[in-house]
Amino acid sequence: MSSLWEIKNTAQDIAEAITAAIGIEVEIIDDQLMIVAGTGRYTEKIGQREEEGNIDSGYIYSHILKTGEEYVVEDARHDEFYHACENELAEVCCPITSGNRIIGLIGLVAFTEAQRVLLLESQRELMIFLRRMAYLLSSKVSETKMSNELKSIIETIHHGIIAVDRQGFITLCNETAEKLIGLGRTRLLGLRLISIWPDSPVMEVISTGVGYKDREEMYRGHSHAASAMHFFTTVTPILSHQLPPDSQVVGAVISFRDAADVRKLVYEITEKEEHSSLQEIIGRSEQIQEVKVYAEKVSQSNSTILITGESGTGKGLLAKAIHFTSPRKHKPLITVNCGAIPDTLLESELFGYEAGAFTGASKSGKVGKFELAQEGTIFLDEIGDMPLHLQVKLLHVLQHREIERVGGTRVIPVDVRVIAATSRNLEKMMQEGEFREDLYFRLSVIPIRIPSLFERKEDIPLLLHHALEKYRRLIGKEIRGFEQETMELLLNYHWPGNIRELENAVEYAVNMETESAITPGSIPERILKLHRQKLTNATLKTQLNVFEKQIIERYLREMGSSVESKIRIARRLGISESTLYRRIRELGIHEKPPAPFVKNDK
Ligand SMILES: Nc1ncnc2c1ncn2[C@@H]1O[C@H](COP(=O)(O)OP(=O)(O)OP(=O)(O)O)[C@@H](O)[C@H]1O
Repeated sequence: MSSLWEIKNTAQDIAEAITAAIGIEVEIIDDQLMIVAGTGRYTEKIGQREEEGNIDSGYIYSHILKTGEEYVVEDARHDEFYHACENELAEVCCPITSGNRIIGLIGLVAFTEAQRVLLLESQRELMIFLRRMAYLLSSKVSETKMSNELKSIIETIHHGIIAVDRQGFITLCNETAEKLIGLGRTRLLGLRLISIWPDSPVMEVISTGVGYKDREEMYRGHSHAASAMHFFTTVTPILSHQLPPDSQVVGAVISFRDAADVRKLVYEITEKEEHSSLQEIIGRSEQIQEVKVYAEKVSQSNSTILITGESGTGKGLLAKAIHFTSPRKHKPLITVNCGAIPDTLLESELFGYEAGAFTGASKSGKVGKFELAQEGTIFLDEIGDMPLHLQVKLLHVLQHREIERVGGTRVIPVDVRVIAATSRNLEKMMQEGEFREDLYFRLSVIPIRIPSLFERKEDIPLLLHHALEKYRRLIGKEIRGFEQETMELLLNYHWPGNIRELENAVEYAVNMETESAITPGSIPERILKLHRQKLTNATLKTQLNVFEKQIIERYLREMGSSVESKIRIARRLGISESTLYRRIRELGIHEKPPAPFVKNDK
């Protein structure tokens, strides 16, 4: 639909005003030759297409719409362009333009001789008058267009928008504002803002003319609206003129976002953990299977969990898997490493702080990790490193499910599941007064202990292959497995750093290895050294046997294990074939060439 239709009432008012002033009939046509407004005989033609109207015809209106020229028809019956059909005698036409576009025209039409004389005698003045009317119409079109665009922008925006007048009465609001406040537009418009947000500084902004940006505000407990409103609010004064000295504050625009949405955004951008599941916890041992079954069960409740185990046993991995198995899986999982944050910062990191709480604090305050974890899970890693004064605060949170920000007085309810973990011996710490007993019992409602790798050696091959697969792909090497000897060496290592150390060792080996299977020479020196030490402490006979075994295995691998190969190997080693066969048997060497240790199943 042409833009003139959006202001058809104004167009009709103008048409009638012109006729009332000069006594000549008026029609206002859009760019499709449709009559938008008119007086006299045109009144009943509103909404119809101009007769003979066709934009490509030679018809005068088409000509004006194409060229944007003003036109005066002095003698309609003899005009080469004019096709008089209603006894028109003369006409003055003026295009209506909006920017570079011609959006319609106004025509003054004479049907009597007296009107014709008037038109022709005053054609200059009338044209100036029509130009002004056309300008008025096009301004109205632009204004309406802009206002419609603004309206849709305001409605599509995800922020709540409210405008208030100088007295603080609400004059405009968008749909998001209705939702966030919990009141419909009909109730909001005309209300004083302070009747729904009692402490809002908006009147101060209006009196000082100084707005503010993204300030955290919390409103609650008034009669009209939702019970708790927690927003980040920006208030901008509205000025009557953009430039002094005439500019005066005539109101304010308030744009606000729900704090929960802001938290969600912060989580998505900065904290979002990759999804994880219990299946990712690898291990066939009975101990780890038990842990997984138990974790699955307890994931469904909200009770606090305390995971213990040596460093690198997978406490973090388990905490993550529990969260993503729990009903809170679509809500945030926030991890705080209590041991990695300086004591002085840990409190504000966990509980947040109010604006200006301490020197160096941000002006707008800070949301703490507990608040960020709302409705989700907080994983407090290295809980044994938490200083005693914070242990008291944490105990309070666990008991009352609420926090108070540093420097604040408000109490903020939190719905957060707590999973804590430590590699330290909390019982011993309690005895030494380093860990509060009451907190320990609150935390260990559900205790889970992850056994060290040394306690579940049968998981080592599986974990080694899992790590090999990961780093082989990452580094881009074709390594199929571990040589038998390497595997034995790794199986006999005690892995004090548990799975983390195992992963690091494999990453190192994949980087170093030039063969198609990991050889002992590629594994970290630390592990090899221990192996050598063990070997050095063994008897001469044992050491000789180990070396002899390695030599024969290497020959079998390189030359093959067929009867002919064995004849050749014996010859090369300077021993008889029967000695070779005997030593293969005695040293437990596989008849087949000792293929690299390749993963078979999980
Ligand atoms: N059972 C497992 N299966 C597969 N990977 C594991 C397993 N356990 C641990 N890992 C991996 O080992 C590494 C160390 O795990 P994680 O950080 O969870 O250990 P942690 O016990 O929390 O260590 P720390 O006490 O030092 O914080 C991670 O890369 C993790 O993915």
